[in-house]
Amino acid sequence: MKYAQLVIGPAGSGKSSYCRAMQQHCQTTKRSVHVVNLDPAADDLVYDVSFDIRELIGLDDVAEELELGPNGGLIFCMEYFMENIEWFQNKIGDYEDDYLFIDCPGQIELYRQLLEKMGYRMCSLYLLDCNFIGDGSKFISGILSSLSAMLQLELPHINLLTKVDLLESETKRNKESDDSANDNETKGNEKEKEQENEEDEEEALLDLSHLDEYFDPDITELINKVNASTSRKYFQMTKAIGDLIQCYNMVSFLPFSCRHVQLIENILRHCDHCMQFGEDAEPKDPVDWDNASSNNKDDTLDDDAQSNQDKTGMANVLEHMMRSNGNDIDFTGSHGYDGDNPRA
Ligand SMILES: Nc1nc2c(ncn2[C@@H]2O[C@H](COP(=O)(O)OP(=O)(O)OP(=O)(O)O)[C@@H](O)[C@H]2O)c(=O)[nH]1
Repeated sequence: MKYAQLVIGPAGSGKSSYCRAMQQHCQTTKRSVHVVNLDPAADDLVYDVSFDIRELIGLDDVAEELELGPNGGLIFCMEYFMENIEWFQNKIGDYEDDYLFIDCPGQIELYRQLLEKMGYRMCSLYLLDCNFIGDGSKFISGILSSLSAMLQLELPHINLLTKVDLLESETKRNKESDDSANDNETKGNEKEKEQENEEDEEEALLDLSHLDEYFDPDITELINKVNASTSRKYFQMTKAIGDLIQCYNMVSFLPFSCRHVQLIENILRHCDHCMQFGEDAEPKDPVDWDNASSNNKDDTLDDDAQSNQDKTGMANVLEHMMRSNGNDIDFTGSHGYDGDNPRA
């Protein structure tokens, strides 16, 4: 099976960093994955890239040679890419049976259709910088574009609030300043306090409970907050947007930070689950039947006799297993193991 994660989101939301974090994590856990860059506007890549659209066309070259701006340049790159689609097909052909992370630009719909035709199981990840939650309007626009990606792509989809370590640090900083205010009274026991602080920090690392309301946002509340701080003339429009989001009721977020291995593992697990990764893998048999029987092969026996001998070998193993479970069963004669009838 072939698997691909399509990583999308606004500029600077952390797509490249996500791919790097996943690549590093998979290297550590000895899992074979590849990262592909399909963004012609990418600068320096922070991960080891398996293939890169900039080998075909890059935004800088287009801007220089055709004197196009960033948007026009990107459209040209995508059109050029479409005209040379066999380049992509050849490149991706080298990664049959692999798990790909694809760092995507805007026009992702294009890639989805191609990869689907090539038999990839895919999921899309929409990344939203957690700074968006600080401003109700920005957060609503983030939710709206994530909803639009979900509806357009029609793929198993996960939304991530990225860089949550930044919000956590703020909480920690506040906590530290509170602690230092109380410090004057309890200076004597500093070593003990330092230890306590370290433990608290470790615990605090994954305490994201203060962000719960953003992971599964209450749209009515959000709209009310936005309306409270904007002009009355926008009320109806904001409410209509809120109604639209609520009518689909599909957008929720999971936390992500490149700095927390638990969060990386958690997201990878979600993606594996929604792509049914490894579903077609064969279970590993603790007993190597093939080698066991081929090692014991006796050249002097004909095929029937050899097959009977193999069955006897398996019967011995089963007998041993049953005996070690406390069951003393006669595996020979009429109650013996019958390889042709697994129910026997
Ligand atoms: N603190 C923190 N910073 C992060 C994290 N992920 C990304 N960043 C920073 O956010 C900035 C943007 O990250 P990128 O990975 O380049 O984002 P991008 O979406 O690939 O950006 P474009 O390719 O320009 O669209 C970089 O300075 C990263 O170091 C994170 O989990 N925590």
